[in-house]
Amino acid sequence: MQSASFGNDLDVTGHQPVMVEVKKENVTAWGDDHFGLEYDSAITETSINQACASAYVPIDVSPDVKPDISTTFDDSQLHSSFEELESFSLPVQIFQSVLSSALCGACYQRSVVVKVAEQPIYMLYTSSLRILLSISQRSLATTALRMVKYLQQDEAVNIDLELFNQYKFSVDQLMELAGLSCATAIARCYQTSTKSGEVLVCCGPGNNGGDGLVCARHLKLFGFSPSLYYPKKTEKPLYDNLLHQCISMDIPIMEDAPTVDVLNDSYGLIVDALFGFSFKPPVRPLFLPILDALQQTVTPICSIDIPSGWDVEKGCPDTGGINPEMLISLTAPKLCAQSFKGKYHFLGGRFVPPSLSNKYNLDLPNYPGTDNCVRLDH
Ligand SMILES: NC(=O)C1=CN([C@@H]2O[C@H](COP(=O)(O)OP(=O)(O)OC[C@H]3O[C@@H](n4cnc5c(N)ncnc54)[C@H](OP(=O)(O)O)[C@@H]3O)[C@@H](O)[C@H]2O)[C@@H](O)CC1
Ligand SMILES: [K+]
Repeated sequence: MQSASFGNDLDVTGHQPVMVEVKKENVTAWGDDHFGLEYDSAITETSINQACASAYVPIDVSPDVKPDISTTFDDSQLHSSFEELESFSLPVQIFQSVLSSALCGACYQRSVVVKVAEQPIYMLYTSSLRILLSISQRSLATTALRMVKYLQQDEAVNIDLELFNQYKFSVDQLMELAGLSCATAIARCYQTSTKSGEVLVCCGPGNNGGDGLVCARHLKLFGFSPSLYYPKKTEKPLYDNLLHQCISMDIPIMEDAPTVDVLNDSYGLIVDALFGFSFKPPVRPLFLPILDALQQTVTPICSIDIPSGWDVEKGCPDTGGINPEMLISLTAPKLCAQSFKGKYHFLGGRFVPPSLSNKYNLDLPNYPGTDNCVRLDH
């Protein structure tokens, strides 16, 4: 992190910008099938680069070329860009998406200027494939990312009901989108080729479990080797069909609760789709062995929507409680997500109509481009 001025030519606002340089050594590839790049949060000190975490630039990065601000971002470029975008005044909460989209679009434009809440944010992209960002107020970005609303349990239930009753979505539709977004987020964080490709998906009896069944199927299509643990099958056509699809795709089903040793030795990742926002503690006996094993395992856990066994609002119980490495909140994070301390927090379930989002003041971050999941700051 360095402070720098763009020089007199760019000093149109009187702000002394802070410049963040994204360095090659801090950029990691997403995976074989992605030509994109992910910016590791380790490179950053502030949320500004967290905002980049879900952005990717569909090109390679040259390690050698030092960007030259004065030649790549001259006065005429600034003014044409600035005038073009001057009326483009954005609510702070959509900053993340703007930043991401601008980065993605940056290979076609040499410079982008975005105003957020009347504060200009300069973004500069050099043809030497290095990226520089500068913002006039770093705190704005931090605020933007913290504005996502955390839902109470009854709000999550009510939104769910409205989606079905007022908006006439079917469960199958939303579950497919939710499960697909979970598989996508997982594929962004874990490799298929190593042990993490062996994934145990633990499914509960409700819709959270249904998300898990969908996720398992998509993980298989993405090149992972998922297995299922599904101790309380729900006798409904939706679940019968989802299970049938998994079986038809040669996804094995484990009958007995796995021991900690099995979790540690045989799997690189565990997907926790046991309970979602309708969970009411305490955990009933059938699920105690698996939750016990999940508490003790060293294999990373990815929880869908809620870390199972956690109170939907209060978070991890005082004793016990699983400690997921990844959390994929669906629709909007629930209050318990505020105490999530793991490495990756994603938002998935990109299906909320804007009118519903407005009604509940969800302040959802915009998803970059056509992505179905977005990484959140935490
Ligand atoms: N619109 C959205 O946002 C969308 C949400 N989606 C997903 O739906 C999830 C919510 O699903 P949900 O409402 O079906 O409930 P969920 O949390 O899976 O669990 C209920 C089951 O668990 C059981 N159970 C409860 N407590 C228990 C205990 N202590 N110990 C043992 N069992 C217990 C309970 O049993 P019951 O009390 O009925 O006997 C019931 O069978 C949500 O988190 C998200 O993942 C997406 O699919 C699509 C769109
Ligand atoms: K869960």
